Formats: sequence, C-alpha cells, structure tokens
Amino acid sequence: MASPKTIRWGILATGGIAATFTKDLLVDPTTRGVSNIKHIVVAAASSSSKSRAESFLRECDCDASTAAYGSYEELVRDPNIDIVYIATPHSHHYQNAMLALEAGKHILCEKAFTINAEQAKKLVAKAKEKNVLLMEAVWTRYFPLSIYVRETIQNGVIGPVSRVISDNSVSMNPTVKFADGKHRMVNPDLGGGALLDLGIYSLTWIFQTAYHTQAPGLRQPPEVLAAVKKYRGSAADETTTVVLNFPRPESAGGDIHAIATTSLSLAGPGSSIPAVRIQGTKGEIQVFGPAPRPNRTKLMLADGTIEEKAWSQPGPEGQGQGQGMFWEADEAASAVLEGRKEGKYLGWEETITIMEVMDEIRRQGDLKYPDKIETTEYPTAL
Ligand SMILES: NC(=O)C1=CN([C@@H]2O[C@H](COP(=O)(O)OP(=O)(O)OC[C@H]3O[C@@H](n4cnc5c(N)ncnc54)[C@H](OP(=O)(O)O)[C@@H]3O)[C@@H](O)[C@H]2O)C=CC1
Ligand SMILES: O=C1OC[C@@H](O)[C@H](O)[C@H]1O
Repeated sequence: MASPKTIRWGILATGGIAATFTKDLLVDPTTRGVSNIKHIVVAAASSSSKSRAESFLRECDCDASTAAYGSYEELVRDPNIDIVYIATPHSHHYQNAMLALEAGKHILCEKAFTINAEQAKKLVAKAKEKNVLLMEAVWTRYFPLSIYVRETIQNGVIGPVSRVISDNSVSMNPTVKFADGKHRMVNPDLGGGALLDLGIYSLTWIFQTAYHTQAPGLRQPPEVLAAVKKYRGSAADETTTVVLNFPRPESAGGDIHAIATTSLSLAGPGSSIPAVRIQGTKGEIQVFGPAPRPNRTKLMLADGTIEEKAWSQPGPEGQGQGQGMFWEADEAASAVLEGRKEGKYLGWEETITIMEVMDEIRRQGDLKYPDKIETTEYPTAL
C-alpha cells in the first residue's frame, strides 16, 4: 500500500472552532477509512500574542515542534505551510483570506465565507490569479450523511425534489448571554446575527438538495422573499425566515419551493422533529439533529418504504467521537494533492450564489454592516 501524502496546516486564529478543527486534524484518518492522507499542524497564529498561540497549541495537544506566531502575517509567510485554515469572525474572513492568498497559500475559510458576494468574487479572482485552492469550510457538506442524502436524490429515489424546509435555530438567550453586545454572535462589527452564522446551514441544506443535485445546466439562482427581525434594532438579525423559489423547467419537475428559517433566540426542532425535510414526488428524506451536524435520516416513500439510518462521527477507540470537521479537511487536502482549486461539493459558483442570496435577504431586511467590514478594499484595518 502506498504511504499517505502529508498536508501541512497553518491555523489562523485561536478561538473555539480553531481548537475543534485542530483537534480533528490530529485524529488518525484510518479511523474513518482514509489511508491516503496524513494531516500535520505545523503552525498556529494568534493576532493577540505569541503566548496565546503557544497555549492554544498545548490545549490542542499539538507536537512541541509546532510553530507559534503572534501575528497572522508571520503565519502566511511560513514556507512549511500548505493550507491555511481561517477561523476568525465573519467580519475578518475577507481581509485574512486576501492576506493568505497574496502569500500564495491554499485556503480553507470558515463560514460564512465573506460578508457579501462582492468580497467572495474578489477572493475567487485572487485565487485564480495565484492558482491556489480556495474553499468555504461548510463542514456539513462533506459528511457521509450529506453524501447519502444527495446520492439518494440524484438516484431519483424520491423523484424530482419539489420542496425543502430547513430550520437551524439555537436558543442562545442572547440578551443575557451576550448582554454587552460585544460577542461575535450579535456584534455588527464582527458580522454578527443569525443569518451569517446559523442561517447559512438552513441555506446549505436547501442548496445542497435543491440546487447542487440538479444538472449544472438546470441550476438557477432562486427568487427570494425574506422576513427579518433585527436583534435589538441593530444591524444584526435575531430571527430570519426566507421563502425561495428555484425556477426549473416543467419537463424536469417544475419550480422548487424552499423555506429556510433561523434564529438565535428561538428553539430549533430538537431531536424528534426533522431539522430538514426534502420532499419529492415519490417521497421524502427527513434529517434529524442540529442542521450543522445531523445524526439521523429517515427515508419515507409513497409505496410505504421506510428506511432509518443513524450517522455517528468516527474517532479513535476510547477517545470519544471526532467532531466531524476532518471530512472537510480530507477534501481540502485531496483537492490540493489533485491540483483542484475548489471544493468537490461546494465550488466557487455555489458559494457566490449563496452569498448573493444572503445579500438579497439583508437588502430586504434592511441589514447593513459597517462599511469597514462590507468593503472590498484590501488592506483595511478592522
Ligand atoms: N464549522 C463550525 O461548526 C463552526 C464554525 N464557526 C465559524 O468559525 C469562525 C470563528 O468562530 P468561533 O471560533 O466561534 O469564534 P471565537 O470568537 O471563539 O474565535 C475567533 C478568533 O478570531 C480571532 N480574532 C481576530 N480578530 C478578532 C476580533 N476583532 N474579535 C474577535 N476575535 C478575533 C481571535 O483569535 P486570535 O486572538 O488568536 O487572533 C479569536 O479567538 C466564524 O466564522 C464562525 O462562523 C464557529 C463555530 C462552529
Ligand atoms: O457553525 C456553527 O455551527 C454550530 C453553531 O453552534 C455555531 O454557532 C456556528 O457558528
């Protein structure tokens, strides 16, 4: 058997998801049946101090030889790094990704990819110029569960998809938990609000089932009708609900309707009500558990067939489950090794289309972030 190819990661930022992702990178890939890739973490950077990067690496159990940097600029200059994983707040993705692209690095950037579609387009243009991978880290797309759902649709099992209903709401008690307004979930300066943080998953489920599964020639951006409730009258949203209509020729099944809803103050569906329902003419697929990381599917067909599946995240024996972020890491690594510049299950065109939908939702809801984070000027101090 050929020995695995090594991909060397640099971690940009040291917050919550950076730690989860880094720990997942260190899970042995053979525990999930992957034998051709090996991930190593060669460096992490904190914008606040080198010592913060050092304590992050210790917290993640990284090798003592892993480099710690006190600035993102030093990280992107490190010649030992293949891919930079960007894990800053939404407000910072555009500036941080541009920094890494200018340095010629491959990039996996957390969701929501950017603040608006114009920024996403500029990053794509820069990635083309530099001939590097640029991938939005919507981890859910890379789960075996998501692959199963898309394949079931593409195999025609439920007939042409006709309607998708998707809810990613998390009751966070924001007025108490984020009372001072500084937390990235509610702070407009950091691109806060339900839509960009949580609503992206409601839209992900709709796009990966109603859009991505269509033949490329049939994919049409949807019409959008949005209702937006602002968080304490600010530029961030608390609850957003959207009706989408994906135009499709009658011969292929006609238009597809979708409802996406998200909230950071109202409860989500819980474990017994599906977070996502994908309805076709012959039946439906229900997806249970949190929309970002679901754990159960139920296929129900008009002929009476019912097929339920449980989906756990693999991990090393005795160490509990991995979080599941390694699937997207494997895909980013494969793309680099194969010379691809886009993610297999979420490419540039689809990321930009989703950003355009979120722009339109914000336009209808009168949600505008501060100019300094909406800008495409680079560099801009944040
Ligand atoms: N895929 C998933 O499941 C999840 C994805 N996310 C996404 O990851 C990103 C980060 O979220 P999360 O880790 O929860 O956020 P955190 O607030 O925990 O961490 C963000 C990090 O960004 C860096 N940073 C740089 N500038 C700023 C600034 N002005 N204010 C705050 N932080 C700053 C800091 O690291 P340093 O000081 O080291 O520079 C900070 O620790 C977001 O895009 C979010 O949507 C979040 C949670 C789950
Ligand atoms: O990406 C995410 O997924 C899980 C959520 O709890 C978190 O707020 C969000 O950023």
